[in-house]
Amino acid sequence: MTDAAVEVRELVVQRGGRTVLDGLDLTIPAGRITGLLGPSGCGKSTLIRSLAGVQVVRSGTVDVLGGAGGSPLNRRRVGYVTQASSVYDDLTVTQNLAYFAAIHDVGADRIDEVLESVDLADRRHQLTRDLSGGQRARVSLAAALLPSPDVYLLDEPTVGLDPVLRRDLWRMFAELAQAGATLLVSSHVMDEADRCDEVLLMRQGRIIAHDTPDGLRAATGTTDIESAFLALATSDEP
Ligand SMILES: Nc1ncnc2c1ncn2[C@@H]1O[C@H](COP(=O)(O)OP(=O)(O)OP(=O)(O)O)[C@@H](O)[C@H]1O
Repeated sequence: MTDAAVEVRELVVQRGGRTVLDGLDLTIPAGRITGLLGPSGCGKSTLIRSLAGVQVVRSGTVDVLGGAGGSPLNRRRVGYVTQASSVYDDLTVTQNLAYFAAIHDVGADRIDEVLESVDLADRRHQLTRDLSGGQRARVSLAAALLPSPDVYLLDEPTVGLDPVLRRDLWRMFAELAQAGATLLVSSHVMDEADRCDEVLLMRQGRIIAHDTPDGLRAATGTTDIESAFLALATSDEP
């Protein structure tokens, strides 16, 4: 049996006076890619923020690699990439990565490795503000890759990327998982489910299904995850 990398129990989060996560229970297995899929506003970013330890939670528990979300012990072991780019616009790509490498006490040779893996080696001397949105997102991802974390929390990492780059990134995620890393990857593009080992389907602050892509299709008698989601989301409607 695969060990759990993340355990969430009865998690309740309120934002702006509204309950955004409504008593979530979930377990994310280690060494696999788990997709977090659901419509805009369902709470994906809030859940990832809770796992990263940057979200005030009202009640419940969050355990990541045996520590609370955001525990100092996890600083190098958990890589979190936000939806918005989190690198410095007025630095070059390499300067950004050198800064994050220094924070994580990682050698400069690792910068070249991560630049290759996110396909930005030819942009290394460019100012980050002159990059496209997708390229900036990949600089943020590269910064998260530097310390080779055990768990990656990736909030919509493929948004705005062309199909070739999306495919390449998913290949990289698969390689990371094969090497033993745990990945939680959010997306509102349902067809990305098939890139994942397991899928958490989320709706209105609740997990409505947690299964393999094939398991979801079989359970709902559908052929694609979008239809599976619709079947599950409307099953309790009158
Ligand atoms: N800073 C905030 N203050 C108050 N409410 C917020 C805040 N940020 C998000 N929310 C609300 O929390 C709910 C969940 O938002 P969240 O960003 O987690 O959703 P999401 O599934 O990640 O959406 P998207 O796919 O559009 O990024 C939404 O109803 C949103 O309006």
